[in-house]
Amino acid sequence: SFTSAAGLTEPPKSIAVVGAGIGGTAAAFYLRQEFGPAVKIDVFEPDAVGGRLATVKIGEFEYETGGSVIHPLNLHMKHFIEKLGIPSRKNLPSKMAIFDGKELVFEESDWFIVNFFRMLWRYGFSFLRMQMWVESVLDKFMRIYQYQQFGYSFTTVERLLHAMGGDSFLTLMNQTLEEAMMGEGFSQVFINDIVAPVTRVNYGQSVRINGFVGAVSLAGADSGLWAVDGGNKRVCTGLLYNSKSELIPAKVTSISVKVRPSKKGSSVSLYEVNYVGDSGSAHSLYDIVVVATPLHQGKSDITFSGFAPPIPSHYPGLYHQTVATLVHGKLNVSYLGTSEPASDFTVSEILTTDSKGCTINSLGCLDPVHIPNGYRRPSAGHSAVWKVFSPQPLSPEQLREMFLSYDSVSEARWLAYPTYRPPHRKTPPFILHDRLYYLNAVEWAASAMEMSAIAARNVALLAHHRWHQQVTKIDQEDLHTRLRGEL
Ligand SMILES: Cc1cc2nc3c(=O)[nH]c(=O)nc-3n(C[C@H](O)[C@H](O)[C@H](O)COP(=O)(O)OP(=O)(O)OC[C@H]3O[C@@H](n4cnc5c(N)ncnc54)[C@H](O)[C@@H]3O)c2cc1C
Ligand SMILES: CC(C)=CCC/C(C)=C/CC/C(C)=C/CSC[C@H](N)C(=O)O
Repeated sequence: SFTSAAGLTEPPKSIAVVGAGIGGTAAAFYLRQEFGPAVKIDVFEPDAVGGRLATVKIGEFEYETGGSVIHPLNLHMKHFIEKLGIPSRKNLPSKMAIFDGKELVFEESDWFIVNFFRMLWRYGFSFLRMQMWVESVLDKFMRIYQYQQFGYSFTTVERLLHAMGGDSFLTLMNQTLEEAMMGEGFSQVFINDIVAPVTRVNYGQSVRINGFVGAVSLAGADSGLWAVDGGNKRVCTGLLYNSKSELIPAKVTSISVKVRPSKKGSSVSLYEVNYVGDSGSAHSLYDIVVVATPLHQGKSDITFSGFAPPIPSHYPGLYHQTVATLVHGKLNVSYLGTSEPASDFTVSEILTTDSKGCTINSLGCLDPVHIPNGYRRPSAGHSAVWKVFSPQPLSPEQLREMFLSYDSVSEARWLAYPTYRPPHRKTPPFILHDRLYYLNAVEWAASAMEMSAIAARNVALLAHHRWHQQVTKIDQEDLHTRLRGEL
């Protein structure tokens, strides 16, 4: 039953958000926007605010170890930094190469025109056509911002995707990226040489990921990517502060429904959130709860009790391990099979093909999260900070092979994003129970900062409309046609 102590027209008294990554903190921000200043919002987080947005200090600078780049068309992330008054980081030019485990099979030139003709020579117009294909997916994707601007929300990931891209987005979810691109007429050679290195660096997986996350991955190789000055996690601390929420440094262990008598003589159902922090265990009651952490093996361990039908602690599907190893040292360029002198080697991003010899997914020279005036990225002849993405931790032998010398190694083992294996199984719902919401269901379409921000706004809108019983703003069909000409 959907009843509240105050009656449905009054705002809720208290809301809990579980997790303070970009999803949880964006949810706190949007919930404040929807429900106004009076509601108490508690955000539970046992670890650092930011979650998968994290930095590590090496020498005098800090470097991103998790989520690092943002697309120029990621409008929620853009809006957050504008609202919070945080600048974006200065951008330094970068050069890319592709490594097949033995040698560099492609090396970008400093000259756009040279790159253009090299691509044209090898792959015809495939490169341009790929950019056009990604652009066409992004065009549809951008519709979500108009829907959310008008207050529309969706109860499942599938309905949200359908509202954006119709059947074509659901088809993408059911196909591998390889199948989708072959269907668009791309050759196997182009997919192996160019597309696979991008899916490997971005999602640590092959071109057998689903077509939708594949398109997002290719968007993640577009030009104009940006990051937040001082570290992407600053957006999370900023949103938390802006939302006037209380951060409770504790781990949520269980959530249950409690029915209490109300002042008006009827009954009211509330959620009891049990948690453990430094000062022991405790529990509090809430009108609305938003779970903003993946409910999957190894990611969280929350028990849901008293719900019918039952809510599982873990939904089917696994998260994929990506190890980010940050090494401060001198790169061994001969590991890449190149005879160029290290001092002339100015490639900063090395992607890898899906070949047997490749034990790493990528190798990149990192810039600090804040780039001071006069900073220049060191060439491979000097010590620099390199980030290696690999499925398994690097062994001392691997490190010695890749680096001539190094003075620090820092490792972050992430259960980074879902293991994407189409055909698509039904995603978990955004609504777990009457007023209990789940945000990370969206990661099964694609995991990225903007996806969590979109899900956060969707869940805040859903929570608001369901509280006030405004059904006309939920799961509406054909919004694209209905809103045409509205903005
Ligand atoms: C190595 C790596 C590189 C990436 N690169 C990019 C990139 O370049 N661009 C991009 O857009 N995306 C990138 N991503 C993906 C992006 O980081 C994630 O999609 C996004 O940060 C997820 O945010 P979230 O808030 O939904 O989840 P999380 O950041 O995982 O937040 C969940 C939070 O919940 C907390 N929590 C867990 N259990 C409990 C509990 N029981 N009680 C209370 N709190 C709990 C966790 O501690 C965590 O802080 C990358 C991810 C990784 C790992
Ligand atoms: C959601 C949309 C429309 C676009 C997001 C595009 C984007 C930024 C994708 C990147 C996703 C991701 C998980 C990247 C991980 S690695 C990032 C970088 N190449 C690195 O080496 O750190």
